[in-house]
Amino acid sequence: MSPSRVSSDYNDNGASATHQSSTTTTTTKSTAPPRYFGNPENTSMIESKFLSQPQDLGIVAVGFSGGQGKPGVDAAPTALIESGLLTQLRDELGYRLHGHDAVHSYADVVPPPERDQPHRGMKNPRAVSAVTRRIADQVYEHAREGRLVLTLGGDHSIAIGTIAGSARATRERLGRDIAVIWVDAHADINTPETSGSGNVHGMPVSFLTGLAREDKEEFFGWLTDEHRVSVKKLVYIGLRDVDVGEKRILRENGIKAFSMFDIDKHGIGRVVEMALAHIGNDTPIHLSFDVDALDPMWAPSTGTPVRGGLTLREGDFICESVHQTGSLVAVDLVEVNPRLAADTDLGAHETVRAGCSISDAEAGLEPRAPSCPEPTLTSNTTPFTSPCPTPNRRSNPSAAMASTVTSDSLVYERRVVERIHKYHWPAVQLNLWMLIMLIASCLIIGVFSTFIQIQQVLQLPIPWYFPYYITVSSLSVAFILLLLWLIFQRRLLPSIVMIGGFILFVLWLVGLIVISIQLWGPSNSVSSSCNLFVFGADPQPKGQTLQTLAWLEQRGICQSWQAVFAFGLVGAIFLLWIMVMAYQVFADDS
Ligand SMILES: NC(=[NH2+])NCCC[C@H](N)C(=O)O
Repeated sequence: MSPSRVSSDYNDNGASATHQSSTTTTTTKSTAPPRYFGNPENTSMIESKFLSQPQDLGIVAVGFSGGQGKPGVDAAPTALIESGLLTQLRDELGYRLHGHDAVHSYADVVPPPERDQPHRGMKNPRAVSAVTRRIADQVYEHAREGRLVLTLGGDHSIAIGTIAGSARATRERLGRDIAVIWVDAHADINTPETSGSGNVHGMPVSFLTGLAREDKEEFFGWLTDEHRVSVKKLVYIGLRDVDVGEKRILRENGIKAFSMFDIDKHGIGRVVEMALAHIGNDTPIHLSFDVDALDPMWAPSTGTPVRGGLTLREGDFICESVHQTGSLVAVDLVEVNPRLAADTDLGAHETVRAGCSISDAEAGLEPRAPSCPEPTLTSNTTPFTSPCPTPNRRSNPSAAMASTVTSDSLVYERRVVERIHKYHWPAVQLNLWMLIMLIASCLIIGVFSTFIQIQQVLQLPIPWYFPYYITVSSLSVAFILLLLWLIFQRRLLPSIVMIGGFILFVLWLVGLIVISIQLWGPSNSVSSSCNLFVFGADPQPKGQTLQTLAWLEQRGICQSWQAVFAFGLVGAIFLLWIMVMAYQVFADDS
């Protein structure tokens, strides 16, 4: 093995303070549970179910690209590390890092190309087999110590090694099988026979599940049952470019797969829930994240990009959710190729940043994409020239469509939509509100129209508040009709209700105050006149006389005043209520 040193700042200052040898760390093994990932003071306090040393992070940086044909993916670990990934995991999450001081090129086990002829159609079979075997040992060494293992690829063929290593260690340490969550645009489950490309990065899952087998040690014959995983404990998320042969394999083996269609249909939250439910909560999880699961808008620098992928946020969400289960035991981040799309400016930089964000989320840190620290530039790496990606480009569908993708596998184009708000109005209360407001408004309109007529007949001046209250009530009726129309259109927004409700409330309150003054005011109040001449009339007129008729008419007028006041009050209260209701509906949604 020929590890190359990484020229970033993560392995010098402070490393000795935080990086303890495995001898030191085993002494802390005896510390009693609960055991949190990283340092509980800086992390989300997620308790690990299966790691005995969850504050320790084993790093395997794999500078290998032989599982596919495009050079550059071997430069990813250096780019990710120089971008500050490990420094952040150490400094912000308090992980003690192990194995972080080298990016491995495995030059000692990779045979020269002329001695690595295709076998069963597989390209570079000896190299990939030897390298993944070595990776399996490296991951195993970390995992058997009870550490969380983070492998930075490399192409996805390296998962043969990472999963084999963590499956073996978990069986030995806990006597349990692991589950695998494979986040990827591709199923990578071709057998050598079904593969059209011969690239082993399209086959790791078939070797890991035993669907593809080989006796010869130099062609993955070293894989034994202790390295394998069950197809029942395998879940895919993000699929959108699955070969015909792979579809058959998935179907015949009943493998759980959530494609982009499922994510569009159910939303990422539900999909992750279903994926985790399939695995069950007492199974250690190995998360293998291929950066091409993300839409090329977020991660264009990858060997086999496919449009219509996950947003960066959805990718982070998957990682955060898996981390939160407490079952995570190992993570791979693969297929970042900083050399691809580097000339488009946005490409390499954004992909590396997306990779950082994904790894952070896996390790339990709030994703940092919008404020990723600027990477340190070194002469032999890809120049990162682009600015930080603008966080909100999901809201610009044309940006998603315009992403330059040089792939022959553009099979699925995902429409990128704005978030749709669903407001849940309490139907019964809303209907009751409209009914009562309608009754109040109509009553006031009716009473004051009658009063205006009476004034006219009596040739008396018409006070301003009669037409005023009629207008306010008519506005209220119009508002209710507007709400009905919006409900019918399914577009009733809380903001509309709150603004409309507030304006009417103010108008309504003015009317109510004026009516109160008329009713109980200091001079010639309606109430005192009514009490005196109508309700307190003594003797009360009886019989079919003009006087009786006048008394009845006056009593009607007095009762109308009382009704107007009562409904005016009810209206004002109900307008307050609708504002509160609208606010609650709004708050529930957000
Ligand atoms: N990890 C990946 N990017 N895999 C891409 C695989 C593409 C194709 N299905 C193949 O087998 O060649």
